[in-house]
Formats: sequence, C-alpha cells, structure tokens
Amino acid sequence: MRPYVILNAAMTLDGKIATKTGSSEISGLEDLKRVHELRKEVDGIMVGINTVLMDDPRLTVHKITSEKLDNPIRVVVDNKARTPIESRILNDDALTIIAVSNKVETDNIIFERSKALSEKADVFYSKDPSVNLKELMKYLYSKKIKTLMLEGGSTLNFSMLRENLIDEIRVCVAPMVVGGKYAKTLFDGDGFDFMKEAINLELKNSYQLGKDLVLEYKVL
Ligand SMILES: NC(=O)C1=CN([C@@H]2O[C@H](COP(=O)(O)OP(=O)(O)OC[C@H]3O[C@@H](n4cnc5c(N)ncnc54)[C@H](OP(=O)(O)O)[C@@H]3O)[C@@H](O)[C@H]2O)C=CC1
Ligand SMILES: Nc1nc(O)c(N)c(N[C@@H]2O[C@H](COP(=O)(O)O)[C@@H](O)[C@H]2O)n1
Repeated sequence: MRPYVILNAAMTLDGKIATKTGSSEISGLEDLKRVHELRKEVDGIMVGINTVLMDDPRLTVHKITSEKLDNPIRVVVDNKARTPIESRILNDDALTIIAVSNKVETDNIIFERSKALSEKADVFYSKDPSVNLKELMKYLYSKKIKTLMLEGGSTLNFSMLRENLIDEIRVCVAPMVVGGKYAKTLFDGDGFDFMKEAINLELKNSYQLGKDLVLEYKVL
C-alpha cells in the first residue's frame, strides 16, 4: 500500500518552475491560497533536498486560516543528509521525516549528519544508494500518510513519475515566460528517450484563478 500522491506546482508558460538562479515565486495570491487549502487536506507534503536548500520552505498551512490543529507531516528526500539543521523544515510546526540513502553506511560525514538530524526529525534509512521511492511510499503509508502532496522540485518530480508513483498533477500556469536552458522545468531528471514512453494524462479540470490558469490531470 502507498499514499495517493498529488503533484502540485506552479510554472511559467514555458514550463519553468524556477529561473536559472532558482528564483521561484510564480503563483499569484489566489493560487497560493488554493495550494494551502490542499495542504490542509493532505496527510503529508514531500520535497527533494534541493528545494529545501534553495527555498528553505516551511511546508505548513500558513496562507489561510485553519481550524485544523495539525500541519501535514513534512518529508524530505535527502540522499546525503544535507538538510541544514537550522532549516525551517525542522521547526516545531510539524513532524518531519528525512529519507536518506545507504550512503550513511559507508560515509562517516553523512552518518554524523543523519545522526544530528535524527535529534530533530524521524530519519528513514533506504537500502539503496539513491532513496528507493517505492520503499519510502510504503513507509509513509505505515506512518498513516494516506494522501501525499508532492511539491517538487523537478528532479524528484521526474523520479516519482518514472516510478508510477503520481496519481494526479495539479499545475498553476502563470502568464509569464522566463526562458533559460538551465532553468528547472516541471519534470527534469533523465527524461525518456521516445514519445511512446511518455506518461499519459487526462485533463479533469481547468479554471482561471486571478491571472493564473489551473490545470488538473489524472495520471493514466
Ligand atoms: N514552482 C514550483 O512549484 C516549485 C519550484 N521548485 C524549485 O525547484 C528547484 C529544485 O529542483 P531540483 O534541483 O530538481 O531538486 P529537487 O528538489 O527535486 O531535489 C533533488 C534531489 O533530491 C535527492 N533525491 C534523493 N533520492 C532521490 C530520488 N530517488 N529521485 C530524485 N531525487 C532524489 C537528490 O539529492 P542528492 O543530489 O543529494 O543525491 C536529488 O538531487 C528549486 O529552484 C525550487 O525553487 C520546487 C518546488 C516547487
Ligand atoms: N504552488 C507554488 N507556487 C509557487 O509559486 C511556488 N514557488 C511554490 N513553491 C513550493 O512551495 C514551497 C514554499 O512553501 P512555504 O511557503 O515556505 O511553506 C517551495 O519550497 C516549493 O515547494 N509552490
């Protein structure tokens, strides 16, 4: 068993989720409120380590008022235990799970960092050199995460997609373009070689929110 996974992101019309320097404020206020309504509904929110290093996100419900007392559990996929100990994701607002790779077994620095992180978070130790996402999903389900919001970045998005671990994609398309071949897109990673390998989607809903366009797809 694994959580039901909803990928949510904001991108420019040219598919970028950040500029080449990592600047990523894309959504308008209305869309951010939609995102936080979704955060309120899910049991967990997951990001890759580069997103933590670039954005220092909180990943809590903080742009809307909520009667719900608990924030979702935060999850960071972090092979080498690089999550800074002072980062906001480790504050007391919610429980945090850091998933690290088996590099902790052979690299003393990584081991020491994961030990320090375990004082502030629940550390999941994967058996593989890059966190085994299927294994991680099973673990999250065992921790009562039945619905998981995936909030980027592009590398983790593609790994989750390739492993068939995404059920829905909700994307806010902002009316702007930034260009740049080094700017992150919605899905990066290695990509597929041929169109016949593409993951097919079905558009379920689309609507305008302020200046932005929201598209909601089911992954087939
Ligand atoms: N506009 C938006 O909606 C959003 C934008 N962003 C932006 O995205 C950018 C970050 O994206 P990106 O650089 O792609 O990084 P990610 O946040 O996707 O993190 C990728 C890293 O996660 C680690 N990792 C561990 N296991 C896996 C695995 N199985 N598969 C994939 N990754 C794994 C790796 O770390 P290691 O290298 O240590 O091995 C990898 O390099 C930032 O600029 C951020 O602002 C992020 C979220 C939303
Ligand atoms: N939906 C959305 N729109 C944008 O414009 C964004 N830049 C993001 N980014 C994601 O939200 C995280 C920040 O969360 P906090 O406000 O700090 O809780 C960021 O790290 C991305 O995952 N999302």
